[in-house]
Amino acid sequence: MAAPGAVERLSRRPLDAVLEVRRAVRTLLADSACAAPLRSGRVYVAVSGGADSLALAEAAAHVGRRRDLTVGALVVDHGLQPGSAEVAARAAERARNLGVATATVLPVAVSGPGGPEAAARRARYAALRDHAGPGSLVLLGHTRDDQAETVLLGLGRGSGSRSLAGMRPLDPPWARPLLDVPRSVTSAACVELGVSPWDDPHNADPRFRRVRVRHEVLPLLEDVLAGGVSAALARTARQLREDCDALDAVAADVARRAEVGRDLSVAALAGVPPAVRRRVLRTWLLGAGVGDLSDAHLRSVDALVGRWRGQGGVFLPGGAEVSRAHDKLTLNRRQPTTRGS
Ligand SMILES: Nc1ncnc2c1ncn2[C@@H]1O[C@H](COP(=O)(O)OP(=O)(O)OP(=O)(O)O)[C@@H](O)[C@H]1O
Repeated sequence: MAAPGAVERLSRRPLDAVLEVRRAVRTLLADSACAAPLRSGRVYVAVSGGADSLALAEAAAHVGRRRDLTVGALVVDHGLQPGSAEVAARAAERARNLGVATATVLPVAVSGPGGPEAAARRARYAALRDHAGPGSLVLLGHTRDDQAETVLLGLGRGSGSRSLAGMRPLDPPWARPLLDVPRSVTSAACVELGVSPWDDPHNADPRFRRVRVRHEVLPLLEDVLAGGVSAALARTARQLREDCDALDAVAADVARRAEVGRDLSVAALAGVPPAVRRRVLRTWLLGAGVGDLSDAHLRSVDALVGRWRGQGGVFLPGGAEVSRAHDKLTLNRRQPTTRGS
């Protein structure tokens, strides 16, 4: 039986896939939000050595040359496996061979909470951002399939619409030109370019939920729902993102009217739909430095808006508490207690 994507690949003319990836890069860079970073001349492509980022590196270098832009490749070495430095050096060399002007390996120290995968992601994004510097653009190789997996994983966690909206194509310094390009196209592009991508062993490890979604859940959905599922999920993400952005804009407007110094006016929230109200509360609390807010936290704070008196406050992460006094919500913070005192 032909491998998935093989028929699609056979029907392509040579270089079709390369042209499709280049087109995606050109389209995103034409967005007005890219104008300033492009003028700064600091444009990078983050390269892991996999098919997606190698195809992206070639396309970015090609489009860059046409626009007199110097594009550099950045390869992060997480140092988590023996031989990782060689893998990173090979990725940098392949990127150079594909036309980027410079290729820099960034060794990082991976530590901190949340397991090695989360810590590696944090360290990677911090290193890329620091090296690229303010006003820069860093292109990432996330594809349409990555977006579909992100949406499904979010659904499984019971996430809200913000998370189901997936990754943004443009969120400077990050740019993801391939969110509408299937992974089969980046693989085909590498074949057309004659480059052999690095196959990250993690991508086949079924202990990772994302790997099982990729290899088991999505193919099953494609089968049951008669194809086009990844494209449909990516489309859904885009629609949700537009909806979320619209709600956020309304919420920002309400927040301006509702914020009274450190407090929030309950009267200004009267008649505001719950989805907008919770966004206002989230913005207010995040702005005051309260992190790790769950939907349940926001719903509890929101319930204070509909109450009047005789109710206790709502406790939030980091020792924060929101209480209602007449027509205001007030944020208080408990003093951190010193162990043993
Ligand atoms: N070690 C790394 N160094 C630089 N960039 C990276 C690294 N790992 C991931 N990235 C960037 O993040 C994007 C998404 O990462 P992810 O881990 O989902 O992809 P991958 O399967 O490892 O590699 P690829 O997307 O290149 O096939 C990559 O396409 C690349 O742009």
